[in-house]
Formats: sequence, C-alpha cells, structure tokens
Amino acid sequence: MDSIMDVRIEEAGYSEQKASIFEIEFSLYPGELVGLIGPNGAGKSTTIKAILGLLRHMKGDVRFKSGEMSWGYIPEQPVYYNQMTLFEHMALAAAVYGMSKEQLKTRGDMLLERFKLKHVKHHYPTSFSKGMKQKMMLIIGFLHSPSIYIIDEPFIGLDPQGMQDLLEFLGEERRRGAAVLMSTHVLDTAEKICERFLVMREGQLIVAGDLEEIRSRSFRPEGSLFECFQILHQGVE
Ligand SMILES: Nc1ncnc2c1ncn2[C@@H]1O[C@H](COP(=O)(O)OP(=O)(O)OP(=O)(O)O)[C@@H](O)[C@H]1O
Repeated sequence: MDSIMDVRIEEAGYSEQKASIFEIEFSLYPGELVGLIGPNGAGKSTTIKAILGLLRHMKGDVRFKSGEMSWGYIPEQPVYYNQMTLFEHMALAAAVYGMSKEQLKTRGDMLLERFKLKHVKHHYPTSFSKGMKQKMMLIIGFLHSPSIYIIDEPFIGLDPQGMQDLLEFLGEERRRGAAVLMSTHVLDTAEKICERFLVMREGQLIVAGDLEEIRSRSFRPEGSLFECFQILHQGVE
C-alpha cells in the first residue's frame, strides 16, 4: 500500500543555532493509528510542529502522496479566542477550510452531539472546563474530514466517556482511510489502540514498529508497552 505521508527530518528546532530533534524518518499509511511516544522533552511535540511547518529551523521534508491531502491538527494546549463562542470558532474554522454553511451545519452538529457540547454551542470557551476546551479543539480539528489527523496528547483532560467517544470517532475515520499520528503518555491506552509506535528519546527516533518489534528490541517477549518503554529509556537494549 502507498503511504500518504513521508517524513524525513534531518534536524529541526526552535532556533537556527540549536536543533532539538534529529534524523527522524517514517511514513504514515491510510487507515493506521501510529503512536508517538517518549518521555517529557523527548521531542514529540517538536516533531509534530516540524511536520506542520511551524518551526523556524527545519532541515528535511514532508511529502504527501496524493494531491487532495488535508490534515487536522489538535494541539496539546487549547488555543482559542476569549471573545468568540464555540460556534463562532467552528464557523471561522469552516471558512478557513472552505466549507459551505450546510457542511458546517451537518458535520458541526454531528461533532457537537458526539462530543457532548451541543448545550454550550453558543457559550464562550472561557467558561469551559479543561476537558470541554479539549473537546472544542477536537471538534474544530475534525470539522473538515481531513485525510491525516495529527493529535498532540489527546487523553490527559478527557473523562473516560470522552476518551471512548474520541476513539470511536477515530475508528470510523480510519475506516474511511484517514491516518492518525498521535503523541501520548497514556501507554496502556496506546498499547490497545495503536498499530505502530514511534519511540523517541532525546530528540531521536530510537525504535519504530509494532508491539512485537518493541518487545523484541527491549528483550521482553511478553512485556507491556510500559515495561518495554522503561527498558528502552534506560538505554538497556
Ligand atoms: N518553544 C520552545 N523553545 C525552545 N525550546 C523548546 C520549545 N519547546 C520545546 N523545546 C525543547 O525541545 C525539546 C523537545 O521538547 P518537546 O516539547 O518536543 O518534548 P515532548 O516530547 O513533546 O515533551 P512532553 O511530553 O513534555 O510534551 C526539549 O529539550 C525542549 O526543551
């Protein structure tokens, strides 16, 4: 199967003088969910920002295979305008994506229902809880049915129902061929849902593969992702 995104980062970072990530290469295939994992400061968010072209210093390239490629990015920290309601944020995003009013209504209502924010559609996000703000970011990022979802740590603020709603939604999107790259610290969930893992340490990709590969690289044939992760990060390979 052809990949839908090929990433080849020689080095990238926040200033020309100092790179934070090095030699990161991987491809994303239609329908898969890939977990980007690593301890705090390993370079997960920086990798995502490099892919999205948000960094000043980036040597390398990101190639998309098909002409009609679109992505939805959900940042780790909610970003919003205090003076705009949830629906106004959705309308702004829909305008940027070039969606019609009907598309906004159909898809927007479905997502509001799905993530249980319909009752606060016309409220300001300043009055939202942490999880509600996170769900708002999901709704905005999911609005235009992108081919690639890039999600930076989605699980921390979500309640169990919110997590299940998100996973079910992503499952449906993957069945229509969308690919998901997701950074997370929630390794027991990642173990259950991801098909492949990209394991980072100190700005580099140290292992890439499915759970079997991760187990074999950490000499724990029966190990959980968490156990393998600890071994890989102690550098005992
Ligand atoms: N805005 C920034 N300016 C300068 N350096 C940064 C900035 N953000 C991150 N870094 C540096 O880049 C490196 C990688 O950080 P990054 O945020 O990518 O890690 P992470 O794996 O996403 O961590 P976490 O799990 O804590 O979110 C760290 O050394 C960090 O200090």
